Amino acid sequence: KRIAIFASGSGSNAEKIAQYFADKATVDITLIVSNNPKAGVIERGRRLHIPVLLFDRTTFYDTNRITQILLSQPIDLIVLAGFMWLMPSDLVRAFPHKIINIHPALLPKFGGKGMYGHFVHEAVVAAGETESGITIHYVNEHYDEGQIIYQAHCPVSPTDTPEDVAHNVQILEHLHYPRVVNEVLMNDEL
Ligand SMILES: N[C@@H]1O[C@H](COP(=O)(O)O)[C@@H](O)[C@H]1O
Repeated sequence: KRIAIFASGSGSNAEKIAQYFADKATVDITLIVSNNPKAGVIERGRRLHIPVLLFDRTTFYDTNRITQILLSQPIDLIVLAGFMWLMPSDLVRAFPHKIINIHPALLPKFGGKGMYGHFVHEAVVAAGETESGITIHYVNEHYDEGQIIYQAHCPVSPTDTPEDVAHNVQILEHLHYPRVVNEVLMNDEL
């Protein structure tokens, strides 16, 4: 099976996923795709010997180049890990039920456009939530709306700062995302 990981930022989840599958001969992280020339994931890709493709907005949205490249591999599963752009509709159509994402909160709350990174954790603390967590879901053409595959929870205490919540949520991401990617891949729907 072949996986492509999309990331716009540091890439810590991309690295955890690559490490998880490093000793699994049946699964290959074939590509890392980014839209940010300064993304930390680029250096991680180099270190892990995974080819990295950079896209600008025009090539990503005004051509079907990304869809053609992924179909030509062929990629079995597209894994979003901190990728900030909406998926082009032709890509969503070409990969039905084959694109998943992780969101650092318990959807459907604290999701949608503009709800990413520290903004999410600030909103969770500001709302006085007593718990947060992660949501892994299928991707459609709308932010954070696809069918939920898995959620994990962590408590939020009244003294927690957004940074504390971000730290606890990242522990859940690194613990569960690789395992759930593997389960989705092994799920006989694919
Ligand atoms: N969608 C969100 O973007 C962040 C990516 O972090 P990293 O994998 O680049 O460290 C994670 O918090 C993920 O839930």
